[in-house]
Amino acid sequence: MNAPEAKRRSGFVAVVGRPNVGKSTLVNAVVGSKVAIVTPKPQTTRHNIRGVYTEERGQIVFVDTPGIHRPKSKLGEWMNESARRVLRDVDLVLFVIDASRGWTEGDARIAGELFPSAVPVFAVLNKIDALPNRALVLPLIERVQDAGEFREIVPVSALRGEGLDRLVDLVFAYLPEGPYFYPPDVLSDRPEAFHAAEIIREKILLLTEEEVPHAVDVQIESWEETDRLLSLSAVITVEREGQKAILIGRGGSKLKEIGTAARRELEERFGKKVFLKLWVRVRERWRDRPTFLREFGYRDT
Ligand SMILES: Nc1nc2c(ncn2[C@@H]2O[C@H](COP(=O)(O)OP(=O)(O)OP(=O)(O)O)[C@@H](O)[C@H]2O)c(=O)[nH]1
Repeated sequence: MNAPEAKRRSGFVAVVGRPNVGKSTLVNAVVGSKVAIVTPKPQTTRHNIRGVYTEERGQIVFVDTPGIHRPKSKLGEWMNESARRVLRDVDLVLFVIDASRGWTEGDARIAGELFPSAVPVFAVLNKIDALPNRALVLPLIERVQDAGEFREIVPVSALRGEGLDRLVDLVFAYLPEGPYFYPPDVLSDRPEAFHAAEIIREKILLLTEEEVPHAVDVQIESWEETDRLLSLSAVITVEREGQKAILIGRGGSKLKEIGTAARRELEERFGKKVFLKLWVRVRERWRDRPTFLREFGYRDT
């Protein structure tokens, strides 16, 4: 039975940390849906994306953020700013670290920005499944305890779903009483076209190397949907002709591979046949040009 509305707890929870520590994996695992794409490459997430978890105790609105890193472009600066801006508007912060790497200098730098903090901050020690020995969690907890005023230190494996129930219990304990912010069936604040573009970008990240993944933007150009068919086209922007050539591949083979992988996932997600058309174009140094950053939606939300 649902808790009476007045007793429900709800709030916004920022998920921050270095790139690649597993922030998106964590949010997806708790929400139970692919809200944010995940790849082994750092700086996969570029926008703040809300993932909504609803149950009888209440609603947690997670805000997945870009990993805080040393920026090399205006896009990178914007990503960092987006992550930092969220900290001011939430009820709780989850600072995620990669336990398999221990406490790093990068973690310390970000922790240095978090404190003193008006909102409670938890340290989430992710990837404990990747530790050679579980006993190593204890010294890491001690190390993290000394590094900041964390209200809770929670070891988890987002990949295996370990420790997540306890994390959710602790989050609810810190959230104020309040109503749902989103209808209970909503999982993300983004439209499906955003997720479709992200799924295409994920396949590019997974199937290309070196500088190409970071130079890519994907925008949906057209979207037509019937009960049985989704037809969409997307424009992929890169920064140089060489990157375009890599992305297209010999005889179009790479683009075909990307398109097939994306189409399969989109068909699964939407439960219907998908017809996907991809175009590639070059816009030099778009990551440093405010006009393109705005056009592609990398601006203040
Ligand atoms: N072994 C292990 N790997 C994990 C775990 N959580 C995430 N990963 C992997 O870590 C990599 C990065 O995961 P993401 O969720 O994209 O990390 P992120 O912090 O959102 O990354 P950015 O978008 O770069 O900020 C992926 O290859 C994940 O599969 C975990 O609990 N255990």
